[in-house]
Amino acid sequence: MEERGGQREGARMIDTWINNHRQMYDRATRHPFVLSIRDGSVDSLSFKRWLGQDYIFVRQFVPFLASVLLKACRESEEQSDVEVLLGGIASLHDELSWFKKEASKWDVMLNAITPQKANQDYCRFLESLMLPEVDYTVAITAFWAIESVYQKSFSLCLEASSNTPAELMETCQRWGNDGFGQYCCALRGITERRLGTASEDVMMMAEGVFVRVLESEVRFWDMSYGE
Ligand SMILES: Cc1ncc(CN)c(N)n1
Repeated sequence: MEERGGQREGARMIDTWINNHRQMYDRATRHPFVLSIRDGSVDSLSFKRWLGQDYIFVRQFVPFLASVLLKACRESEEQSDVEVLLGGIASLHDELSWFKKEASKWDVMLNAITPQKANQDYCRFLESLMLPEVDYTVAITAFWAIESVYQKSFSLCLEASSNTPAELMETCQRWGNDGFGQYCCALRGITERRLGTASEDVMMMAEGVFVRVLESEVRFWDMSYGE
């Protein structure tokens, strides 16, 4: 039963973090840029800026996800964690192809784009989480938070009441769809389980990266407004 308690305790911990950081959480998951896609008022320049920067981010996300997989192989007590993470790596292959197709649709020259400061800072943060001394629990918490912010954000644009332009629907469906939602739930389940048996230090570090992800996502969305 202790294990069960662990999972429930981990779930309560995440709910507490979200409540304690509600304002930052809402700024990350209901950002004006995303709300402008949802209400159809987004201008194409902002969308193209976001698209180009996100391509650069996803390129850096690949080694980060590989590092989380390696930590899972070395530290996880649950074999199924590796299977969940492998699913994520497989979908990144398809995601990079999608970015190239979407970029050509919008005349965005992906190889001519330079990362803006918020993107550079976010990628440096991901690099720091790849270090071997960073605990698997801390890394999986960051990974779940990163994926969950996009899933919650873009699912807003798929709601019945949304006015998302047809040409942006594919982008919103990529991260807002139910399948990605279930994947984020699986990542949250892993995170809860690991938090349930984590030391006080690891719990504190995990909360720290949760907040740092929220801050990074807000700055990332802000980039769509230009430097
Ligand atoms: C900035 C950011 N955060 C999250 C995701 C979803 N992997 C993304 N593509 N870009």
